Amino acid sequence: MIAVQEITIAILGAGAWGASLANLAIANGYTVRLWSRRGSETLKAVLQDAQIVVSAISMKGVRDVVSQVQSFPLSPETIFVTATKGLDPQTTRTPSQIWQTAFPSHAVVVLSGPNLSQEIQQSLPAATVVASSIATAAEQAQLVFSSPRFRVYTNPDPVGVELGGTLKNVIAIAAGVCDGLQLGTNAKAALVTRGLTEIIRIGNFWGAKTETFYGLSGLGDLLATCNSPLSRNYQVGYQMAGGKTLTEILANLPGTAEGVNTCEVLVQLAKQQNITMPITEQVYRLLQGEVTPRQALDELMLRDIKPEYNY
Ligand SMILES: NC(=O)C1=CN([C@@H]2O[C@H](COP(=O)(O)OP(=O)(O)OC[C@H]3O[C@@H](n4cnc5c(N)ncnc54)[C@H](OP(=O)(O)O)[C@@H]3O)[C@@H](O)[C@H]2O)C=CC1
Ligand SMILES: O=C(CO)COP(=O)(O)O
Repeated sequence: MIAVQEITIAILGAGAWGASLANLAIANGYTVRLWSRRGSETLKAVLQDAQIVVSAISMKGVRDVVSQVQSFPLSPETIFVTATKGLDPQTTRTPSQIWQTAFPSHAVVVLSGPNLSQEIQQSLPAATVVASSIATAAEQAQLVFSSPRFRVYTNPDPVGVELGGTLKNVIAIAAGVCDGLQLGTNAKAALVTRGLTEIIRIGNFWGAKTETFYGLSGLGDLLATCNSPLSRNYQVGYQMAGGKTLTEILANLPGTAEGVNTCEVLVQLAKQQNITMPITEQVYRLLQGEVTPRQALDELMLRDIKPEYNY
């Protein structure tokens, strides 16, 4: 067995999440190289002899970084771990699908869970999921990040795990609006629960398993992000409810709120595939400036009455 000090991990993206993941792996004794397009080290040097490549790049940079990585030689054993929570606007692909298409013979692992980076940086306890169709690759990623403060579970449904983390960002924007308008605990519970129904409906279209959405990377991350002012997506909704414009909010937001772009991709896909996503649609209209937060609420409350489930 190779000693952990001999395993080199390249982490791409030195933002809030990339830096947190780097610290977790460093604490476990791994050799970690962190890359950012603004940093002094070249991508080539960071990738040299890396056994594991972790991507914590915002969605908008994923395709560009993937094509850069393709131009460097990598061992066929290299495992890719993707931690981005977004969707590609051009292809509606998930980040793991982009990595897997570019590197068809490599193992790709998705890392996703209720993981607000500021809490993890403070060593508060948290759990996450690493998912791959190749079980040994997920187990390898599990070893890299597990610690007494960070509990890592494996899962065989990478797209389900990835979509849980991605789709909840749109519901988190709605949850921020709900709290910003002081609509109460009942409203929040209804919103999050019906949001999960929407997530499952479109997630199943992608081929994700329903049970995955009831786990840490689905319901777990939905609860964390919809209830924390640390979430950038929640902040977008909360501040819009306070009367700020999206442009004003994004100009001052620390880091990336992926839910804004994800929402646009989802609305297009839902229309094409005839999938009902009322909360996502109202979040989209709000972000576009087509409705006020109160109008979005009224639109949702005044929809046709119906059974809870269409059995
Ligand atoms: N923060 C969190 O709590 C968590 C975040 N995530 C997910 O991780 C991803 C990153 O989030 P986070 O670290 O918070 O975001 P940040 O905004 O803090 O960092 C984003 C990183 O992506 C890089 N990047 C953006 N565009 C490009 C590009 N075109 N080419 C190369 N690099 C690029 C940025 O580089 P540069 O600094 O040069 O701009 C930066 O290193 C998101 O998808 C997010 O949803 C997942 C779990 C937790
Ligand atoms: O994904 C996250 C927590 O799991 C981070 O949420 P935000 O991107 O909304 O800050």
